[in-house]
Amino acid sequence: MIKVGIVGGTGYTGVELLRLLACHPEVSLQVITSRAEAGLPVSDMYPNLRGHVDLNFSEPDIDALAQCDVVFFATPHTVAMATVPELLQRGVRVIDLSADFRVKDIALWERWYDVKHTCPELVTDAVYGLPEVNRAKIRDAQLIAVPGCYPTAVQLGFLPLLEAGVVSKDGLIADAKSGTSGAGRKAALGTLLTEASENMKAYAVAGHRHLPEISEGLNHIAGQTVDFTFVPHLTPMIRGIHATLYSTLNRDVDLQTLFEQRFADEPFVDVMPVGSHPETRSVRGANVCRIAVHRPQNGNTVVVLSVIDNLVKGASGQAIQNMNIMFGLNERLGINTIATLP
Ligand SMILES: NC(=O)C1=CN([C@@H]2O[C@H](COP(=O)(O)OP(=O)(O)OC[C@H]3O[C@@H](n4cnc5c(N)ncnc54)[C@H](OP(=O)(O)O)[C@@H]3O)[C@@H](O)[C@H]2O)C=CC1
Ligand SMILES: CC(=O)N[C@@H](CCC(=O)OP(=O)(O)O)C(=O)O
Repeated sequence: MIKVGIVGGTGYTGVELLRLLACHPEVSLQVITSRAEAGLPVSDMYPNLRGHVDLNFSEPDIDALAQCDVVFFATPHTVAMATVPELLQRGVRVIDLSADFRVKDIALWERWYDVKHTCPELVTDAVYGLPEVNRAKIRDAQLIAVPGCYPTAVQLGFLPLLEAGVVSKDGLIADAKSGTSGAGRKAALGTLLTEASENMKAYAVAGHRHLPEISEGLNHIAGQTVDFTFVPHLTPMIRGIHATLYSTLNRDVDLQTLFEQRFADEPFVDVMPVGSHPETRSVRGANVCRIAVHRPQNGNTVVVLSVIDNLVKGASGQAIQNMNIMFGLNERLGINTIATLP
């Protein structure tokens, strides 16, 4: 059994890790931390875990975490980078759901996160945990930076087009909508029921902290610098991201075949039939990115529709997919669940 620790077990990604890992046949949960809830049985806080998780939350303690084979960080940015160097030194593998190790350009990361990085040398070694791009590197990785939720939906949607070089590198646009759980569990005015329901709005149009992460990923996939615009929106749903992606064809190509072939061996990317409109509820609770590709009026504009559950393929499910690859397990183990519909 793989001995697993989770730092930040009370947040939305933390409890989603617990929901999935509790049923994982190769995992033994050892440590689940929360400073605020230390001592409390996990299932007192999350009754859905009653009968499945019988641990108590504990204060983060490096010696206890060092007993694990792998530690997940489901913590706000800058928490992981304080502890990860020592855990790695002590032979523990780390899967970080925050942005601490996602962006290779440290100066750029420091500008967006407004803080000095305390272990930039580890960012170089960290593997960006998007299995559809980096599966081979993930196998041997000691440190995984799990992609953000918007970055997962956007990069997977553009992936076949940029790899094949069939769209212009200029004018890539992502118009993306997120549910409120993307903002985390902390109390915030914008995610109150009365503020977020019966309402929809764009935010961070001038620049979002996911912009450097997505741009770096798209540049890597394209093998050159792309010109990319990202506009996130908050929508009145709890889970889900719907990304509508625009680009311009530079040659004639059978888009459906291109997408189907690129993702043919991917266990968690579903290319839908021609003319489809994927819905966020079709991936709710599931580790799936469901994609449809369109070419309206047979013109030169490609429209890709990409949906994920921000807490699953956009965070905790993808983190476990990385763990399965790192430990040589069947990639689907523990995360092959079907979405709840309706
Ligand atoms: N929500 C989403 O859809 C997604 C989130 N992410 C990322 O995952 C991470 C977690 O997100 P989310 O679950 O939403 O966050 P939450 O704010 O809901 O939860 C944060 C957790 O971290 C713990 N924590 C906070 N500060 C510290 C600290 N200094 N030391 C140790 N533990 C700490 C908290 O417990 P306590 O304070 O009691 O210790 C809590 O359990 C973030 O980096 C987020 O950006 C990534 C993709 C999607
Ligand atoms: C709706 C909402 O607020 N979403 C968050 C993004 C999700 C997230 O937690 O960011 P990471 O993927 O970087 O960890 C935001 O816009 O900041």
